[in-house]
Amino acid sequence: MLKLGVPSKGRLQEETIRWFAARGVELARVGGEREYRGMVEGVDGVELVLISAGEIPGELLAGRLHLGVTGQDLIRERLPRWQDRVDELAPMAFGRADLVVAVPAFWVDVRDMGDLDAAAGAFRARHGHRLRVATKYHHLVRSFFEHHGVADYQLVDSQGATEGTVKNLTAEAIADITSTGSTLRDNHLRILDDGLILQSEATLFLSKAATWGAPETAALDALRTRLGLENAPAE
Ligand SMILES: Nc1ncnc2c1ncn2[C@@H]1O[C@H](COP(=O)(O)OP(=O)(O)OP(=O)(O)O)[C@@H](O)[C@H]1O
Ligand SMILES: O=P(O)(O)OC[C@H]1O[C@H](OP(=O)(O)OP(=O)(O)O)[C@H](O)[C@@H]1O
Repeated sequence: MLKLGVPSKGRLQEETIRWFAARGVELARVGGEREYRGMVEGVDGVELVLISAGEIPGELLAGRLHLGVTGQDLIRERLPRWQDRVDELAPMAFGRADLVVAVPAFWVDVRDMGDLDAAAGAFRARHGHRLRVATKYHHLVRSFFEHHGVADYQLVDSQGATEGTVKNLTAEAIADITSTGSTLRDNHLRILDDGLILQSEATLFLSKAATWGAPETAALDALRTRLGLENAPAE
């Protein structure tokens, strides 16, 4: 069977179900609300696996899922050399969010990453420790800062309510996902002019590590036809 992983809850779940339904593929939970098994109607040979969006990258990497729906940000953060591990079969035009670097709005002299670099040096001289950047996107943030030549900082892990870390004095800057911008605004933070790390959207990914035997390949072909993805890259 071809295993298709879709978010079991959270913001991506409903829109994923709607996206497949709009293309004639019904994803349905088997049993009750808390049962994480499902059925795929409309294509033979596909088994539905309901799992958190954050776990789907790891399952694709391990080859336990053949296909999975999750955010591009989560794939890029969690899979080193992600292009070698998965193919992007279809961007889905929802779950859109930007991963950005933001600083306190009152830091009027810090407009871009170059200014942040200068501020980080001054911060260390004054406070005796490095400027702290709170995020859960450790890999993406490290490589973005490196790309901009900013080294004099430290990452602080924040798995939620990241924008609050500045007010709570556990960080001086943050890197997090924003969509409407209201959380940043409410917490008096401003995005740096060149602080866009990544634009993300929900995407249907294909695992290169999964076993692609004849039944799975046939199911993939049928699913692609149904979804109108015949021209997507081959696995
Ligand atoms: N406003 C937003 N805030 C956070 N993530 C968003 C937003 N809009 C879209 N996303 C995307 O949604 C995905 C995360 O979804 P969600 O928070 O439901 O998953 P999760 O991290 O697995 O959650 P949980 O751990 O609660 O299951 C990410 O790819 C993220 O880019
Ligand atoms: O730009 P906005 O529309 O305001 O959305 C951005 C916020 O939404 C997410 O938080 P989430 O709701 O996932 O809670 P979290 O802080 O626990 O991650 C994200 O981490 C931001 O905090």
